[in-house]
Amino acid sequence: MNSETVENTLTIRDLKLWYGDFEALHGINLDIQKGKVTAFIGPSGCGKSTFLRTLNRMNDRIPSCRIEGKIMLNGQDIYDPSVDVVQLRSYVGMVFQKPNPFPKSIYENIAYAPRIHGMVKDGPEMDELVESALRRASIWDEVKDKLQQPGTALSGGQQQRLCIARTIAVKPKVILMDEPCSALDPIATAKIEELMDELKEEYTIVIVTHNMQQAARVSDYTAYFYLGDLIEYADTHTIFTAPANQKTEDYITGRFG
Ligand SMILES: Nc1ncnc2c1ncn2[C@@H]1O[C@H](COP(=O)(O)OP(=O)(O)OP(=O)(O)O)[C@@H](O)[C@H]1O
Repeated sequence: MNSETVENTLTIRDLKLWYGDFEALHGINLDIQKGKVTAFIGPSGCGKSTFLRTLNRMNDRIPSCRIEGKIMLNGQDIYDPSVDVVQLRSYVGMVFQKPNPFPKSIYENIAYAPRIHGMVKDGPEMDELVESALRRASIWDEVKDKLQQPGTALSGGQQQRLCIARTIAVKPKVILMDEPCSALDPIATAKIEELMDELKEEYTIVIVTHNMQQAARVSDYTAYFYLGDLIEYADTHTIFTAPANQKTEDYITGRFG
């Protein structure tokens, strides 16, 4: 996989996933649009996080997990045995529900992965990369005078923006966010939502959220999942104002879920 040729769009075809004997995803087909925010919504346990994790092979870590079908990133099957999973995860980065900075300084949280990937050398080049990632994640002004302090000493909302900066530092094409605001207060949530709006110019963003107002606010496209099926996928305005499927309507109007 060559970084020059990786496109931002993910194409998913007939994706099925099992945990042991339990089929958690029943054949998902979806095209994720480049440079847009796509939200996955649906009731608890319907497979949103499972599906999100297939997009950068996070499920590889679960021994009972098996998939069938295809996920293509710029036309290349990300499950092909020749794919370097570490490299894939730098193209398709992930931000988790609970902010999880490394137990290292703010600076090292950002510098660690670019160093491992051999992107830049330590010194002024690395300083520049660290600053630019922190600026892109709208946290530079808050941390520029304490780069050597532990990332874990920041507030929850700052930690989440630090984690977004860490993801950005390796220059991903796609950023996956699994309920990135569920551990944050409304002010920190608003900052992350604003940030998503800025970042989508450069990255393709996929977000799992339980918060339908959030999906309506931040996303361009919305996919509604129910019991391992993708029930409906459309532009967000359509999903929230004129869904085609009764199940979607029941969910978004609060009649169900
Ligand atoms: N590691 C695992 N092993 C076995 N089953 C799992 C595992 N992870 C998830 N599941 C099952 O797969 C189904 C989908 O779970 P998943 O967490 O993807 O749903 P979700 O829509 O993200 O839920 P939530 O909104 O509550 O986070 C559920 O039935 C869940 O119990």
